[in-house]
Amino acid sequence: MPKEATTPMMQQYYQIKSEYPDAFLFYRVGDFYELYEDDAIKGAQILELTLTHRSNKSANPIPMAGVPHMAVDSYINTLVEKGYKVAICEQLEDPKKAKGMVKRGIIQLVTPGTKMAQGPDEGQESNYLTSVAGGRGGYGLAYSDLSTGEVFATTVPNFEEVVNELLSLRTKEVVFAGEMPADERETLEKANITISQPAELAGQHAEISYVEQLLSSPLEKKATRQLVVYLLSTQKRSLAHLQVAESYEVGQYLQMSNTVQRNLELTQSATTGKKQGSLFWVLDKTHTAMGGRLLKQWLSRPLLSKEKILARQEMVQALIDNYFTRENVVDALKGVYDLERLSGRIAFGNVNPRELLQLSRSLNAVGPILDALKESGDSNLIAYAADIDPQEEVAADIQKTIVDDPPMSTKDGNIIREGVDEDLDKYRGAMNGGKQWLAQMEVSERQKTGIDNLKIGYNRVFGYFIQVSKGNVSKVPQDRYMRKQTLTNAERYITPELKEHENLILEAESKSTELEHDLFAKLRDRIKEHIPELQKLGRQLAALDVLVAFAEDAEEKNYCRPTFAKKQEIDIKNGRHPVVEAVLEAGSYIPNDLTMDEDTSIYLITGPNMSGKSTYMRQMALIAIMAQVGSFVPAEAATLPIFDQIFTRIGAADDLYSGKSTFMVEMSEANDALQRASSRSLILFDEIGRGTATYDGMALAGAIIKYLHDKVGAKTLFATHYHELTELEQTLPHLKNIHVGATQENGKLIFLHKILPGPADQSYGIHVAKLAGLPREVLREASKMLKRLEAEGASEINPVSQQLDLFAPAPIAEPEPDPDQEAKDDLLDEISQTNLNEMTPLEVMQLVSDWQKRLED
Ligand SMILES: Nc1ncnc2c1ncn2[C@@H]1O[C@H](COP(=O)(O)OP(=O)(O)OP(=O)(O)O)[C@@H](O)[C@H]1O
Repeated sequence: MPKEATTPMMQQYYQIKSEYPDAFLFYRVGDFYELYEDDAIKGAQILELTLTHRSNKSANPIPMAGVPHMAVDSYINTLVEKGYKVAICEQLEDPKKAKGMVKRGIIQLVTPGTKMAQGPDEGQESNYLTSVAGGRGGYGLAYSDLSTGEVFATTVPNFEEVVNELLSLRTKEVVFAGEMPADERETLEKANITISQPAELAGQHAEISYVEQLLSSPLEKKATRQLVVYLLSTQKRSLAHLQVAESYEVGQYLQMSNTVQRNLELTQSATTGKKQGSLFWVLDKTHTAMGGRLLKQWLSRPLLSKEKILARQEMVQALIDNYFTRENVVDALKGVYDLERLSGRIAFGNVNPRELLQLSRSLNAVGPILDALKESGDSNLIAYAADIDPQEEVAADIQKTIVDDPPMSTKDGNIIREGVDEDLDKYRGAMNGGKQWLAQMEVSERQKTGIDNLKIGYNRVFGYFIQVSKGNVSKVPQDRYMRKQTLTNAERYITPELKEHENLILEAESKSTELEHDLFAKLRDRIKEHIPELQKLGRQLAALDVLVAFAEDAEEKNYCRPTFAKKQEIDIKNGRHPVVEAVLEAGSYIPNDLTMDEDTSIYLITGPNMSGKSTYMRQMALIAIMAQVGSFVPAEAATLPIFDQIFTRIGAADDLYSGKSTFMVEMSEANDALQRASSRSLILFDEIGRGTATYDGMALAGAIIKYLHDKVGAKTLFATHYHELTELEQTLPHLKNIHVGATQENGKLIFLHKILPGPADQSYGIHVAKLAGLPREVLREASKMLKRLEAEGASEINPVSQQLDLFAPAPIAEPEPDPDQEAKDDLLDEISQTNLNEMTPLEVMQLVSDWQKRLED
């Protein structure tokens, strides 16, 4: 509670602060925002501000820190980036006109999930605020990027999936009421996701019914309402740019968990977290920020509908075939600004005159795009153009109203063209007339006084003045001039006549800037009416931008158009890894085929370390993903099934968020695949079992392979160093061995990076260690030990084959009879033979309880 609410201002402060206990309160005082008490202490530390005190005289001075209002954005940004919230408290009336205490109030609560992009670097980033509502049937999820107003909604069955979605979306803030399971809460906190309570809001709000109009699921509606209410109550203004929520089913897209997306480095490198090194980096030839964001979205949600994929492919093909059309479209797209975010700023009320000009220029670029598409003669391109409305009236309205080179600010005038408004022209006439009068006065005063360097000037404090240099002061007519200010080299004077004209000029000026401000706001409101159309146009241009990028990629990087097989078969001719290819010297990537007929589900891949096993596996997944987003793929030819899900266990990329051990992560990822994959899925398993003792690991790997083979049937690439597993080919008909070739020349290992049939003949580990430069002594010792082990392995029973025999049809030895086991087997028989249909629920309960007793005995 307030230590010292002695002054009315501090009383007001404490009152407001009590409503925002979990936010930094930026309290506007004149040209500064001030922070007090704990906010000041903590804020000073984080923002590197000087900590001072209010009213030092008191025994308990209040800690205080301040930031200039001009620079406030960057301070707010820093705090919000760190996961804090900032409540901006403004003076709500002109302090000069206020009677008593200036009225203040919170105009916006900036939170991690509602922070809007600042710099141009953030153009390709989306910042999603996600709202989660639980209920019968799982969880409704709704999320929105406030800067673009897009809203999506979906339903997931359990909280684990909620977390997966939150991580995939890279949400910074989640709005959730109720108890969150402790594990999940911890995961979110580790991922730096702010958890916020839902807000409350009185009154009717058109945004809510508008956004939720197409939703049918009660859970999604609940989540969406909670989302919109939170946005309205933090932003404290109408949000006309919020779009109608688009509901989707997670199963509508190729499903990949957040970990899979990270492992495959779809939008960011797993090691650096940057764009460079990702698939997005290779494919992103988009020319607008909207296109970049959409491409990212597409990559994390590849399609399942063949029809939709083919529609995108058709467009890409058309844009490849019509080179000049594409060039013209690209030229025009370069002039298109971020329509989605401009629409957001218009709705938000913080758009500036220059941005409105950017909008009109963007709209002017649409005409040439449509012309280019229509002139191509291609039916797909023509159809695409036919659906686009270039919003010419909006462009015309802006150009008619705003001058060619307006300032950023709406407060200083010079925004509105001549001829737009009669009153404005009148005020401007008066201002110009007044200024001409001043110029004449300057000339005539020089003549009258004989002072050649007499000047008329202006400053904010004294208004207009006559300036005379020190040397000429004796010539000043004392009866007419009144001295106002003394400078080192000059004196400044005023006359009644001058002040009279000053009043006229200043009045005209202030009226004119006020009017310009109004006219600008009116223009903004007129455009606001068109926001849904502008947003639609933005989406259409973004999609075109991505499709053009795909066409450029295809042509430049020699990608081919994949076809989709009805059966579960893969036939890739000379496939390449798009990212590895891009970083290697041109032409040095060795392409590889991947042919898997309907009857083969597992490729067991062996080969030395560093030979290219991981690359080959990832290549498969990336080609599948590219194909399902509608892009062409890095291969000479490719026929693919449409995969429903992708699972991976690749390398040793630890789960950064969960805090689980490497082996635990490995097993949970394997489990995920075993439990959820279907025969239409793709699984990449790289060295499963490596994280534990050899035999343990090998046994697990073997068992997993057998399960996948017998029960799942998903297309699986399984790389392993357990050479012994290659024997499985003899017992598992749907499994085939392949290996990555390597040869030795003069004791040196040469990687061929070529996939060949059959198992690898040896494992070359020591050679790779040599490449890595390990001391010769270690290498010699390892070679000796290897020889010894190999010799022993040949003479004794090979424990590995023993392990593998666990999966062989017949056991090697009769096990000893075990009375316990026999009792259990009896019980199992009984369970399987019980006919539930003939029993009442009570009887079933009785029976189960009997079984439990027998088990305990
Ligand atoms: N097809 C290829 N053509 C050219 N270079 C390749 C090819 N495949 C892989 N490489 C190169 O070899 C390096 C190692 O490949 P990769 O990581 O796939 O090997 P690996 O067999 O999985 O190794 P490990 O078993 O140690 O994980 C890659 O970084 C890449 O530079």
